Amino acid sequence: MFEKIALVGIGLIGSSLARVIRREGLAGHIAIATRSLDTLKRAEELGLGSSYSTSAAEAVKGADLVIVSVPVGSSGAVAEEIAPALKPGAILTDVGSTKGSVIAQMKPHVPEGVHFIPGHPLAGTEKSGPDAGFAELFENRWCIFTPLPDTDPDALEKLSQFWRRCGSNIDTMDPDHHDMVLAIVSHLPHIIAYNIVGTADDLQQVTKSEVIKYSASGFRDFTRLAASDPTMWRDVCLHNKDAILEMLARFSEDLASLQRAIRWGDGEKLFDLFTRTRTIRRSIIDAGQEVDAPDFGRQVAAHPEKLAKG
Ligand SMILES: NC(=O)c1ccc[n+]([C@@H]2O[C@H](COP(=O)([O-])OP(=O)(O)OC[C@H]3O[C@@H](n4cnc5c(N)ncnc54)[C@H](O)[C@@H]3O)[C@@H](O)[C@H]2O)c1
Ligand SMILES: O=C(O)C(=O)C[C@]1(C(=O)O)C=C[C@@H](O)C=C1
Repeated sequence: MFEKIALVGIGLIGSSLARVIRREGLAGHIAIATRSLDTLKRAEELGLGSSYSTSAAEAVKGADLVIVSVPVGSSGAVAEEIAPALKPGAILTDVGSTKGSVIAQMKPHVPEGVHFIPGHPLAGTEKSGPDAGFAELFENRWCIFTPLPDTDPDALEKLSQFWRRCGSNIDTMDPDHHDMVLAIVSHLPHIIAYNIVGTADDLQQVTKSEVIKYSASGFRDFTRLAASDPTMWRDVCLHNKDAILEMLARFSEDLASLQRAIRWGDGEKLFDLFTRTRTIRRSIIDAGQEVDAPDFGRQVAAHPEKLAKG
């Protein structure tokens, strides 16, 4: 599909892309760039690319497609670094978990004649680094684009074809809408998981070793996300602040209402909520999480009152 693809950032997402690009033969040359020499060496040991550099500007030279897969807080610095080396007509995209902030950081640096198409594959795990990636990561997952008003439709179609070859389903959204949807379906679950593990860790009456020893499937299932990369999630929180705070406010109100129902012994209220949420959770699983999650998010964003009322 492309003569040369440059991957800037070779962690979970970048290395999964490298693996699927190679498996599907999507590029003649895969140039890999990352900031840390250790990570770069590891990528080379794993045979992820055709060339390796700690200079992103060097890697993107002559590339037809450039995919930036770094923590969202580094997007602007990377765009500034690579801008003078980008080939006219190249497609520049990213995979960042937030879109409004990435666009604000990257767009001002993008030279005339380069097609900048912000993107986000809704696929991942709690692991990070080049060893964590795998070629199947994007299969049957959504990849959301948040095109800009001047996005070239042909470039968008070419990038969509690329992601389809990686196994993904494509959707497009307005960046603000994306950030609100992801705040509830992805960012809040991570924040809540981090928080509950912190709460358990701070308990005076229960020791840390008891938390570890007696974590049956409830705590285990619920807290998988709390092992996710701290840099990535610090950046997500700082770069989707408004939407996350909005969803956290709603969440806190609903939690207070649940707390009240428990205090006053309102069994009917508890039963009704748990029945309603069980139906939603089952429909997510029955329909295949990958297909249903963005739809659920979109429904929530379109009708936020349903989040509280059902
Ligand atoms: N992990 C997920 O579940 C997931 C899912 C979808 C999207 N994303 C997004 O993908 C991006 C990458 O996440 P990841 O999970 O692959 O992270 P990761 O920690 O596994 O990898 C990040 C990579 O970026 C490199 N890097 C950091 N700063 C850099 C810089 N200034 N210049 C060049 N390289 C730099 C690191 O060395 C590393 O190779 C993030 O924006 C994240 O929000 C993550
Ligand atoms: O499954 C996980 O571990 C993830 O964190 C994946 C997940 C998500 O929340 O769904 C995380 C961040 C992304 O931007 C996209 C996907």
